Amino acid sequence: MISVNEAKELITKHVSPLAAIRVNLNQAFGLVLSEDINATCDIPAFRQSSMDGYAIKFEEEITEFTIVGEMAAGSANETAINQGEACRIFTGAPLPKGADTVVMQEKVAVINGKLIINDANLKKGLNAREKGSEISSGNLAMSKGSQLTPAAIGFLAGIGIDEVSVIPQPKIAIILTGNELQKPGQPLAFGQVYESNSYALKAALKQIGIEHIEIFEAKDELEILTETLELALHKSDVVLLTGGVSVGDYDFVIKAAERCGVQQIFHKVKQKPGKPLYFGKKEKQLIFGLPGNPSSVLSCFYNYVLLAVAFLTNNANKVLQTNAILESDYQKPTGLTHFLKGLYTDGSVKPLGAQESYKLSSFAQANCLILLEEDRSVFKKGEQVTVLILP
Ligand SMILES: Nc1nc2c(c(=O)[nH]1)N[C@H]1C(S)=C(S)[C@@H](COP(=O)(O)OP(=O)(O)OC[C@H]3O[C@@H](n4cnc5c(N)ncnc54)[C@H](O)[C@@H]3O)O[C@H]1N2
Ligand code: MOO
Repeated sequence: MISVNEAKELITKHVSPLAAIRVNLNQAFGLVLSEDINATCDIPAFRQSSMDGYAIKFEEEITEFTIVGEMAAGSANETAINQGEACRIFTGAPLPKGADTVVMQEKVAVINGKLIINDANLKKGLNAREKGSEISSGNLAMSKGSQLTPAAIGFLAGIGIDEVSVIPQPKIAIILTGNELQKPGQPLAFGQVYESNSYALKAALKQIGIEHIEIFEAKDELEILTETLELALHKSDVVLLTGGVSVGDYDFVIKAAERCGVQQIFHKVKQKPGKPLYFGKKEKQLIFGLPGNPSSVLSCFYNYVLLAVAFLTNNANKVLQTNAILESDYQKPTGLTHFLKGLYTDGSVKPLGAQESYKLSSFAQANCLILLEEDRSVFKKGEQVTVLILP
């Protein structure tokens, strides 16, 4: 069995970014750029007013101007003014030729077609945005590796870009194993359990922006599971299996993966929950065998699947790890790293009850996982522990 850190290192070593694709900017939110983007024109594309007022050619001594025309935003007529002349202008409109300054309309009086300026702070260039002052043609707008936040998308649209090359989100298949599973909403026969893993996983994937999710169900039979895994591998970048990864007579995930030509990277991690976790690779596709207990599934998702997706998408958007002060004593045997469901507030963390891996009630209240190291047993109130903040 390997340690938690060894498992994470193996994921880091074996996962590389997906091939880039070109998408419309409207499809690019949250993705990472796989190209440098240079501006193809100056922005603003012309000298532009930032206020409603009057455009003038600034002269130290002159405070009275003759109004000769008007420029509104979108105005296409290229007018010009001379010394001593002013042009009515509105925010976003091009300055007329010869103008270099805009006086706010609050700082003037207009008497008989004459503009009288009363602005002690007026200086040359005031309220005029220079051509290319946001970015000039040919200059780097955003570099490869940047994440496309709403502001980044707006910025690129604002410089005229409508298509970008990005690393896509992976396509995910979830395979549910287990003859005992029953859909929520249906009556529960003796021996059945409600299927909850696909619900939790779908929500967790949606939370990180993954939309392409396909669910498969497989009975506990090696042939059926092998066929299902084969199909899922054809259709996705990552396959998440839940259940069937332990040592029981009906646990066929390891054998089915072998039959599908998946290379095992690791099986079993010194951790609780999620000890029988499996990770394998077939060419560039990733296969996670998540131990079936609902809390093990989510704990492994946040610790390992999220990490793998971060590498696949070239995105640093991983689970945030930080330190916190433990609010109560906690004891565990040595030998396994424990991930406790916890509540993190203002630098302190409280372990919740119901830590067993078949229970989700405390996970449903938790906002973090508390990492208690493998080789330690006694954790005292007031000491510093590592926590993984959940997305
Ligand atoms: N002899 C041993 N037995 C077990 C060991 C071991 O080391 N030696 N490890 C235990 C640990 S730890 C875990 S975790 C489980 C993991 O087992 P599997 O991955 O094979 O999972 P299953 O046996 O198929 O299911 C476990 C549990 O989860 C329920 N389940 C499964 N799928 C779903 C679902 N989609 N929604 C809700 N609940 C689900 C299933 O009914 C079982 O109750 O193995 C231990 N055994
Ligand atoms: O590792 Mo299992 O998930 O503790 O029950």
